[in-house]
Amino acid sequence: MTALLEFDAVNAYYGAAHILHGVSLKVDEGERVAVLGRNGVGKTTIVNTLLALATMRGGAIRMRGAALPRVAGHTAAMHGIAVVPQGRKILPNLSIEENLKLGAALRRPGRWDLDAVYALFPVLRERRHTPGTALSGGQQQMLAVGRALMANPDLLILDEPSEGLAPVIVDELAGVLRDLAGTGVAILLIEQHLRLVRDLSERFYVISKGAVSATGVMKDVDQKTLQASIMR
Ligand SMILES: Nc1ncnc2c1ncn2[C@@H]1O[C@H](COP(=O)(O)OP(=O)(O)OP(=O)(O)O)[C@@H](O)[C@H]1O
Repeated sequence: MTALLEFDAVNAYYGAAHILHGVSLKVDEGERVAVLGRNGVGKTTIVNTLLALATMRGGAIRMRGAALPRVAGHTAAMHGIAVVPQGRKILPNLSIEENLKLGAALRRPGRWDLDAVYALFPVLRERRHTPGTALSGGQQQMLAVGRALMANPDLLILDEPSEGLAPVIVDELAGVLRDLAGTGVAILLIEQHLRLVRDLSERFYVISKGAVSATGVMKDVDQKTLQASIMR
């Protein structure tokens, strides 16, 4: 089967700094995959390479088997990829609804529009005219996910969505992401905490020092082993 997204022996750099060393990973259509690893091992650089924010020298990135032109964040949507960036990047001077509409700027046809996002996150509808930054951390994360969905992506990439959220909010987010996965969108979840990925992701890759150090099927690995391979 041709993967939806494939990294094939990707090497990536910031200037002269060699960050990713031959990273290979794939996400199939509708699949939920986790990329795990400690701070600073190169997880965000995987996204940045896709978005042409890091320089790729060697290797290939393919979408449904075709070389993916490395695309700026806003045009990634045209290729069916939406990114929920680390730190959420909610625009402070815009209302919730304006933030959501921004996600639709280059939208493809599909099920996600304002009404669908508001149905998923009713609190966003209630507060649609307030500035995005007036929301709690968990609500801002919902806004960031909603904004990404407005593009109707085939692949949703979330970079450390649980960062700064209370455990109960992380569990709520996990529920939403599980529901989303049921709609057929593939999810690549970048995390350093297992709480969110354990029962959401089907497969995982562990990154250490810019390379894949372990990979497997989530249900076949126990939590202790997985945690140990992240800390190694
Ligand atoms: N713009 C940049 N220029 C140079 N080096 C960078 C740049 N951004 C990140 N790095 C370095 O690249 C390495 C990988 O960083 P990256 O952000 O991919 O890690 P990460 O696994 O996502 O960690 P975190 O959880 O802290 O985001 C780190 O050593 C970091 O200091």
